[in-house]
Amino acid sequence: MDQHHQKTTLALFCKVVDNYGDIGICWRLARQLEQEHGIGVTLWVDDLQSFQRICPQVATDRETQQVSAVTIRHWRGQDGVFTAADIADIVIEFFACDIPPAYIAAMAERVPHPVWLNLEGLSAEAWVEGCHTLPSPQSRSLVKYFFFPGFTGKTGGLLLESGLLQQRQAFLDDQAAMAAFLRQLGVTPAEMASRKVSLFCYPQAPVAAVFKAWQGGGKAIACLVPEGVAVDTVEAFLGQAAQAGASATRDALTVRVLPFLPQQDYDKLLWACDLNFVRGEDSFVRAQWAGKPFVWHIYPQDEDLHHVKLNAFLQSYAATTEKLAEFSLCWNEATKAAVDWSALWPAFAADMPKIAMMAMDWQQQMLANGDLAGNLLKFAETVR
Ligand SMILES: Cc1cn([C@H]2C[C@H](O)[C@@H](COP(=O)(O)OP(=O)(O)O[C@H]3O[C@@H](C)[C@H](O)[C@@H](O)[C@H]3O)O2)c(=O)[nH]c1=O
Repeated sequence: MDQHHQKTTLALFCKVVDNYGDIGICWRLARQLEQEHGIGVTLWVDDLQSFQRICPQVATDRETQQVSAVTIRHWRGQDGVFTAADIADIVIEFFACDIPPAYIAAMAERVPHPVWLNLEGLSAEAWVEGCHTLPSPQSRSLVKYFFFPGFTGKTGGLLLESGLLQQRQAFLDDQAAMAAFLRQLGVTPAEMASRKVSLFCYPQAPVAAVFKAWQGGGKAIACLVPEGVAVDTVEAFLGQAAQAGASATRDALTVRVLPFLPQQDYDKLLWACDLNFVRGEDSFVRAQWAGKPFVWHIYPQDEDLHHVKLNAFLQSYAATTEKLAEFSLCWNEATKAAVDWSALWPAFAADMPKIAMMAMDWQQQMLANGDLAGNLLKFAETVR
């Protein structure tokens, strides 16, 4: 790959299926490969609007642009002319997105062939270990390998930037920086002194019922909601449009709408809060690195397939913290029993110190698996 001591190149193809997770993961991986490993990364993405939401520096009207040293190309469909000289050393398709046929044809022309990986979605299910790094022979002697993120040493691990945990610790140790960060988002001193909860979930989460339990609870709660999340319930609570800056207090609960944050600021929000509600894949992983108690809203799938994935994760993550598992199942409507949130919430809250300790142990376990970008490059070396 590096015979001429040239920079290794990598093309990452990202199709935005919906929301922000697809581009969120690809952007994080692209930046890390470029910045920490000195790889020349080209990120092909079909939806620059979604990209701009998590990275405001991205222009939505450019065919090609550079952000944080990564080359970003607007992927406009399956047409296109490519020659072997256009092909990177490593080609990654995210989530089985179909890369353009002409690109694949040029891959076959290239000597040596590039390393071709399909980066899959995250799951704690046991079968993942057996499928991680499996080869899938393609036409014209090309081979594609499946690469799975995961929670064990027999998977690709989780995305983690090298300085992230130190940055987090420095932020937590610097009360003034943390207060300044929250203040700039409009959070008041009274809210800072409350139990701070960030809320990111899909529209079907039982937010209204949980708000009710928080409202009637003994301890003041400040629920910080990025714009666009749980809009109907937030508007019903606020009695006004859920725009950044809007807030209302009823009994023990204050709900405050935040601007949708750039990706790096979203990490700070997770670090600053006492409890984080996260969803999908990327915010779910970030919550694990935040080391704070979190509740995961899993991306819904047909035939409740996501409940299997949720249970697989809870079995390894929440095995020792019964209330976390119960709360998570109820939050995901993965239980048939009627839920008494006014009883479940205080029971969960009482368990939070234990859950927080467990979260730190989990972090150590995940660290031992190595990080996804590093694991991916090591694997690419073995098959090039
Ligand atoms: C709330 C918030 C999130 N973000 C970022 C964090 C993440 O990178 C991204 C959100 O991605 P996720 O947490 O993965 O949730 P998500 O629901 O947005 O995304 C995905 O979930 C996957 C399971 C699906 O496969 C995808 O198709 C996609 O739907 O948005 C910000 O940058 N600022 C914010 O204020």
